[in-house]
Parts: sequence; structure tokens; C-alpha cells
Amino acid sequence: MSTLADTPLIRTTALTRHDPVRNTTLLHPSTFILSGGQRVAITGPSGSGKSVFLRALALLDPVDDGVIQWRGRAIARGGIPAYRRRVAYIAQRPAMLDGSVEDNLRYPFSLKVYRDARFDRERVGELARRAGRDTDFLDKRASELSGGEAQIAALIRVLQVDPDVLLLDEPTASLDPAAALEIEALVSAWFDDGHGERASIWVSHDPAQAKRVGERQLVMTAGTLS
Ligand SMILES: Nc1ncnc2c1ncn2[C@@H]1O[C@H](COP(=O)(O)OP(=O)(O)OP(=O)(O)O)[C@@H](O)[C@H]1O
Repeated sequence: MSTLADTPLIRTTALTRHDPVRNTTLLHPSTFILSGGQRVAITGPSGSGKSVFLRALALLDPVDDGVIQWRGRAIARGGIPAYRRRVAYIAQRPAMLDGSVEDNLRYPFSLKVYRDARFDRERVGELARRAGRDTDFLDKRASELSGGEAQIAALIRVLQVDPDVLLLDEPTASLDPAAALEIEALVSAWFDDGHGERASIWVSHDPAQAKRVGERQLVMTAGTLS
């Protein structure tokens, strides 16, 4: 008998995307399954479709065909905000709002989908400490953060609401090696806290990083994941 624990977190079936302007296929139909406890790394040439795939999984860009299931069910239009709460997309350059880091961390709680949750300064302080920052990090102006600090802030903004899946789209590509390791440590701690129920997909250009952040290695080649 299959149980909820056996059901993949995400399953895509024949997910396809075309570019009608250039008449090319950006994403060839393929089945992809992400289960709890998996850390997937995706590498592949520039322009091969890694971001297109990740953004499709995040429901940020439309697809032309295919289905994305969350825990065995298709996602209804009304369920998209709840899905995005469970499945968080982290971009290479995070968008930060004006104001302090804390203002940025408080922002999600102004959204309807987080109305049952409360900002917890102690919790985010702990996450900041894990990334090697002390509590006054929260009082810094977002506009004055370094690239690495902005990425830490963006990651804490996501991690404080306990997502099940992280979709990491080259989150350390513009950071120095030390800052990249801090981000990796933060993600690794989040993964371990999930006791085998969380999963991540990390797109990276760096083969050494891909090895560190993923036990399951996939390659995107001209819109095909293998
Ligand atoms: N919204 C879009 N409309 C049309 N074409 C797009 C769109 N987004 C991406 N593309 C094209 O899809 C292809 C794959 O782009 P994508 O950004 O996924 O590559 P990538 O593998 O992430 O590359 P990189 O490693 O350089 O970030 C590229 O040819 C790109 O120009």
C-alpha cells in the first residue's frame, strides 16, 4: 500500500515549453520526480534551459503543455500561493525592498497566505547566526548589503517560513567562495532540519559545488534533463 510518505513532493509529466518567436523548444517533454530527502544538482551549458525548468517548477513562468503535481495532486489556480509557500524559488540576484533587513524579513507576513504565521525575531536571529551574522544584521539597510549579505537575507526570508522544497537558481553565482559556502551551510542546515522530508534542486555552473549540494546529479542539455 502506498502512503503519503511514498508520494513524491513534485512530479512533472510531459512538461513542455516552446518559444514561438524563435520557433524552438526550450523544454522538451520529460518526467521528473522529486522526493523528500533528495538533493538534486543540475548543471549544463549556458542557455540549455536550467532556469526555464526551475521557473516552470516554481510556477513563475507559463508552460505550453504538461502537468506539475504537488504531493500527488495537480495544482489548481487558487492553490498557487499555497504551493509557492511550500516550494520556494531563490534567484541569483534577490529582490530586496527598501528599508532594513528586518523590514524585508517581515514582508512575507503581510501576504494573505502567511496570515497564520508570525514574524519571529529570535528565530531569524538564529538563522542569521547560522550564516555567521549577528543580530545587528537585521538592522542593516537592505540597500547597503553586499551581494552575499543580500543573498543571506533573501534566504532567511524564505527559510523562516519552513518551505518543503528549495529551487535554487545559481544563488551563489555572483558571490565569492566564502559567501557561497555560507549560503550552502544555511541550505544544508535547513535540509537536515527536515529529517528526510525536505528536498532541493540546485542549479550550479560549478561542478565542485554541484557535488557538494546534490547527491543526485542531473544535466540539462538543449532543454532535455537527463
Ligand atoms: N521568457 C522567455 N521567452 C523566450 N525564450 C526564453 C525565455 N526565457 C528563457 N528563454 C530562452 O531559453 C533558453 C534557456 O534559457 P535559460 O535561462 O533557462 O538557460 P540556463 O540554462 O539557465 O542558462 P544560464 O546557465 O546561462 O543561466 C535560452 O535560449 C533563453 O534565451
